[in-house]
Amino acid sequence: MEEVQTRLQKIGLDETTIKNTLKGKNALKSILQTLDLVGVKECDKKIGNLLYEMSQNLTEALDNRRALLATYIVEGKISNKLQLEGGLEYLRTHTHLEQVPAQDFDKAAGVGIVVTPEQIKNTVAEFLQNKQDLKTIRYTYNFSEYTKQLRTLLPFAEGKLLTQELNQQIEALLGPKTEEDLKAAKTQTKKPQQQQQQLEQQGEEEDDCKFDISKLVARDLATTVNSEQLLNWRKQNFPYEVLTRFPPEPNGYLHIGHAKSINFNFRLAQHYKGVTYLRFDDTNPEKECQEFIDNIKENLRFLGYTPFKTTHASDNFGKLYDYAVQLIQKGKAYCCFLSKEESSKLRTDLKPSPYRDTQPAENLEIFRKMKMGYYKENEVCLRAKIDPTHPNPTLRDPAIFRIRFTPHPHQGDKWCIYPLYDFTHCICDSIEGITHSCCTLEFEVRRDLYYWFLKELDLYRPFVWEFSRLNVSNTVLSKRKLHHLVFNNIVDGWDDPRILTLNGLRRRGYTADSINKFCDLISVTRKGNENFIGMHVLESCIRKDLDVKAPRTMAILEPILAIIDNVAEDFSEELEVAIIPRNPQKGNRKILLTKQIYLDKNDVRTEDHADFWGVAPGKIIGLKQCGPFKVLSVTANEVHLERLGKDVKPKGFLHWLSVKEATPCVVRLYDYLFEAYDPNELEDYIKGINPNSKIVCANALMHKDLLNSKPEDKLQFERLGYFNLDFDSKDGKFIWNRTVTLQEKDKIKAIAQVDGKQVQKKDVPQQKKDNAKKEAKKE
Ligand SMILES: NC(=O)CC[C@H](N)C(=O)O
Repeated sequence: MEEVQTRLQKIGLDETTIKNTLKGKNALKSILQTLDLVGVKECDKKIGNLLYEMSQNLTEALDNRRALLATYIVEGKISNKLQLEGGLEYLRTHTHLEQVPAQDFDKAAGVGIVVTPEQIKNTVAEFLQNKQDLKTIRYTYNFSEYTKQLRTLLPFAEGKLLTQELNQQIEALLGPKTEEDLKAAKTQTKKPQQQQQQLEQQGEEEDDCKFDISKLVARDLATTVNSEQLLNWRKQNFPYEVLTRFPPEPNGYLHIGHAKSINFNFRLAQHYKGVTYLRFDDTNPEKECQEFIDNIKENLRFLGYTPFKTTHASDNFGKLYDYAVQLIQKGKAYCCFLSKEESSKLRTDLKPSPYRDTQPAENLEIFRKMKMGYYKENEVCLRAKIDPTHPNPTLRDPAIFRIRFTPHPHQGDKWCIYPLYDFTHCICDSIEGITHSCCTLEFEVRRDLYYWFLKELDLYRPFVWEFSRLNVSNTVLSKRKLHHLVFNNIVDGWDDPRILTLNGLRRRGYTADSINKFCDLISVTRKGNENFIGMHVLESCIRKDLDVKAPRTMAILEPILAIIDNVAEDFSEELEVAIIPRNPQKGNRKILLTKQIYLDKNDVRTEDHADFWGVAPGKIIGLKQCGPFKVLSVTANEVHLERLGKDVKPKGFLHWLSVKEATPCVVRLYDYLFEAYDPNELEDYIKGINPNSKIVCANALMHKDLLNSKPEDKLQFERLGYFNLDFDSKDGKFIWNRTVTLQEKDKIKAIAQVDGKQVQKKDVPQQKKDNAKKEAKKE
């Protein structure tokens, strides 16, 4: 390890980076691989850091580009982060190329471009000369739009220098801000009352938002730039400078990854006093249904976000049809009668469709007939006429409308042709005036297509920004895998508390606060492909939240009777204890100590053991809230105790319930669904399943005070963890789901604690221990 550390020091990495790298297996492997590849033993700090940055951003798909990037860095052709990002983005969108054309790559990475302060000065001056209205609008000009446009002119200039220069020149031009200017700036930020109210509802006060629009930088800003005319159109129609959307397709349940996107979109807009739409991306009626639409709305409510508006892509089907007609008229779309197999073969062979040259008039006629239901499904589709040989497959004449005789959940049977995602998404973003269209990195390859449509149709262009997709350890999040788990009954439905769907999390007992906090904590970045987070991070969020919210009480998972021999038959003592010790305002609760009580079998052994501090013959034990006891005898079904004076100090305190106050309940103990830290890395992820992920204690007991509990009530059973009352609790049946153990380290104990089955510590699978250790260390 020391040797590795020295290697990293020699390339100039700072101590924190080195420390973090040594912790992560993959991070370390990647940088060492890069260094070996280019044979670098020692180098300048700048180069070392770039090599490091590059190595951390290499996804599997880009592994074969490592040598190329490393060489460019070592040779100084790529000498800053911006260039690296440019190069990486080019490679990410061109993974299909066997050979990377040097000319294109150099352009993307800005090789050989050095932007001097002089150049920046001149470019800004020229740029401002063209802003004729600046003298009239003065300081109300759109700063972010200006810098965005400038960046396209000088993509490799350092951003800070660029904005500095811009500010200086503007001040030189307009003079310092007058009182009028300050007033104008104030009225500009004043927003309609409705929006203000909404922001208040969303709890604006806690705006420690890390979302900074200037960090959302993409490479090809040229495509994002709008003409003055389009900007004016947007300005006239939308009073919000920042408008984002959360656009799920209603074809499944939302999961924690969607929560990340929801938080990002809503908070980004809130931070800039803008608003967010919920848009159903409902273009595929075969997979969508009302159940999912309702569920998505319900989940947003649960998380505490209120969309400013709820829209449906399908409400724009008419407009989308008209835009398709426009493309046909321009000769930029054609009707294609090839079968799916035929066209996919042509696309692979980079050959054009024989229908490519059909004249607009004929295409229009066919398209009209498609809409009338004249053709069968898959007999014909409408394609964009872009470039059948394009290196980016999404640009090889993609289909944009297809025939489906399936009624639509939102539109009924109005349509038998449906637009496809790529065509729909950009146009809906545009006509809704969305300013920032944020999506996960898998959509990066589709960005060129997004802008192609908007350019051809001369529509307003939102700024597209991709972020890495969330992945959490010991679980899976892909729709396909979740589907498999649900439909093969490996879990109990979409709201099984072991999966990270929002319904599952909620049923497990996760609060909206804890989920939002988690999203905040992990933040949003564009690094790598995936944002891989240990499950312990999520768990620590709910622990912190429930620690201050959950009332304390006791339950017994597997009861065994205990009799206190040295008290009278009718003995009873009322004990008063805090409901939430950290929060005395919540008051006290009363519990009764009686001659007969229940203990948990798991705490009881007929024979003592050196490392055991529970109930065994001859031992001194403590009972929570009521002091020390001596264990007189233990049989399989009964324990005899003697109450001792308070001056004896037992090693630990056990939970218990008076026979007079105990009432039956069911307790479900959940653990990670996957034993494997990253099941996605396994050849067959199902092999990573944890066979003990759900343990049902059917004969458990709870305190009778809980008979009034309602589903979703949360509490702490002392020593056992935090619990949530399951939705299935009715007709006097109470089912408590364990949300999380009290401490990370309890997880190992928890498995050893499988009620009467007496699973010993040595039975805990080794890998699990390793994982838990790994996790505990990280925390
Ligand atoms: N651009 C995007 O954000 C993609 C949204 C798409 N409807 C999805 O649910 O994945």
